[in-house]
Amino acid sequence: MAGRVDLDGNPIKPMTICMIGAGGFIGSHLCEKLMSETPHTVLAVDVYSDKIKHLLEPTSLPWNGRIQFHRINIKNDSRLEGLIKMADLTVNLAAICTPADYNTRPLDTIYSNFVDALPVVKYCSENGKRLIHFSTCEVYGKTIGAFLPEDSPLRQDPAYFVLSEDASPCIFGPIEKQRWSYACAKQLIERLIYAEGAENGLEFTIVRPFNWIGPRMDFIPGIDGPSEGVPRVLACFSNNLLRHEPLKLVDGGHSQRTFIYIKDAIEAVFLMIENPARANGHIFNVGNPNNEVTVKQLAEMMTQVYSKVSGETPLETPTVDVSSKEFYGEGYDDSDKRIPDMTIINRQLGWNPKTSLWDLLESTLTYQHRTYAEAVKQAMSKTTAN
Ligand SMILES: NC(=O)c1ccc[n+]([C@@H]2O[C@H](COP(=O)([O-])OP(=O)(O)OC[C@H]3O[C@@H](n4cnc5c(N)ncnc54)[C@H](O)[C@@H]3O)[C@@H](O)[C@H]2O)c1
Ligand SMILES: O=c1ccn([C@@H]2O[C@H](COP(=O)(O)OP(=O)(O)O[C@H]3OC[C@@H](O)[C@H](O)[C@H]3O)[C@@H](O)[C@H]2O)c(=O)[nH]1
Repeated sequence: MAGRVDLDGNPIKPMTICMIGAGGFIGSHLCEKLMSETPHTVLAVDVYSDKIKHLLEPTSLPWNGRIQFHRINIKNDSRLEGLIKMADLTVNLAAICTPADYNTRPLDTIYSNFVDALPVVKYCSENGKRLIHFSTCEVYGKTIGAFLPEDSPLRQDPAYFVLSEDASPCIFGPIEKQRWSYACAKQLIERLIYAEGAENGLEFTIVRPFNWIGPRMDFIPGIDGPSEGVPRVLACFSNNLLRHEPLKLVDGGHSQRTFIYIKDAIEAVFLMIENPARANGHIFNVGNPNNEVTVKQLAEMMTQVYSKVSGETPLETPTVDVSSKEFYGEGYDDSDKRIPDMTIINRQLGWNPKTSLWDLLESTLTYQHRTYAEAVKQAMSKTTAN
C-alpha cells in the first residue's frame, strides 16, 4: 500500500468514502478491494450487509476500523447528510435495478432511481463534496440501428449501434412500456447532476455500467432471495443450471449484450476514485465491447461452462422459449444491442477490460456451484418430500 501514486505520478492521500449501496453486488466488490489494496476508509451505507459481512467481522481483520457499516434507508434518515459531510467522496450505488421491477413496480423504480438520489446530490453540492454516481447503459435505450429495416446494410455500420457518451441519443419506448421507467429516472438524475456541475460547480463523475457480472450478483430464488423473485440474467440462468432445468429465453433470446467481469470493471472505478482531476466532469461507459453475445449464445455458453465446472451432463434440451409477457408481465420492452464506445475512458484513464466471456463465466459459475449447489439440492429434495 505504501507509495501509491495516481496516473500522473502524484502520491494518493488516504480518503474517507461514503458508499451508499455498499451492501450490494458492485458495492461488495468495491469495499473488498478498497480494504485489501488501499488505506482508504469506507462509511458503508445500506439496508443489508450480508454481502459485506466477511469484511465487517471478526474485529481481528487487518482493516478493522477502516470500514464502518451504517444500516440506513436513504429514503428517510437524517444521518445521511452527516456521513456525506464526514467523507471526502460519496459513491452512490443505491437503486432498484432489476428489470423485473421496472414494469411491475414503476413507482418504486422511479422513486429509487430519481427521487431518493436527489438529497445525495444536494448534500454533495451544498457541502462541496465530490460525487461518483452510478447510472446505467440503459440510458441509451435502443440503438438507432434498431429502427432500420431488418435487411438494411447500415445495421452493420458501427455509427448505427456503438453507444457513445457524448454523441448517442437516448431512445426509449412509449410511456405504456413501463420498462423504461428505470432508464428515464436514471437519465433525469444524470441531467440534474450535470446541471449541478455546470451551475453550482459540483465535482461529479457518472458511471454507466454495461452488464457487469460475477460472484455475489443478485440472489438465487428460494435460497438467498424470494422464491418468486426474478433476478438479472446471470442469476436466472445460474438458478436454472443449479436446478437442472432448461434456461428460459425471453422472446427467443435474440437481444444482444456485452458482459464484463466485475473485477475488470472495479479497476475502472478505482481509477476514477483515485484520479479526480481526470475523472471529474465526465460520464464514463464501463463495459467490454469484445464480449458481445446474444442472450441465446450466453445460455449455450453458460450450459457448457457449468457442465465443465460441476461435472454434470447438460440437459438434452438446455433452453426453452418464453414470451416476455409471460416472463416479465405487461409493459416489458428491451434494449436490442449494447456496445460501449471506449474512447473517453481510454483517453482519460487509460483503462481497458481484460477478461474473456468464457473465463469470467468459468470463475463465476465455479463460485455459484460451490456456494449454492448443496443448498439447492436440499431445497429441492424438501419440496419433493412434501
Ligand atoms: N450490475 C450491473 O451490471 C449494473 C448495470 C447498470 C447499472 N448498475 C447500477 O449500479 C448500481 C449498483 O448496482 P448493483 O448491481 O450492485 O445492484 P444491487 O441491487 O446489488 O445493489 C444496490 C444496493 O443498494 C441498496 N439500496 C437500495 N435502495 C436503498 C436505500 N433506499 N437505502 C439504502 N440502501 C439502498 C440495496 O440494498 C443494494 O444492496 C445501481 O445504481 C445500478 O443501477 C449496475
Ligand atoms: O431468465 C432470463 C432472464 C433474462 N433474459 C434476457 O436477458 C437479457 C439481459 O437481462 P438482464 O436481467 O441481465 O437485464 P438487462 O441487461 O436487460 O438490464 C440490466 O442492464 C443494466 C442495468 O442497469 C440493470 O442491472 C439492468 O437493467 C434481457 O434481454 C432479458 O430479457 C432471459 O432471456 N432469460
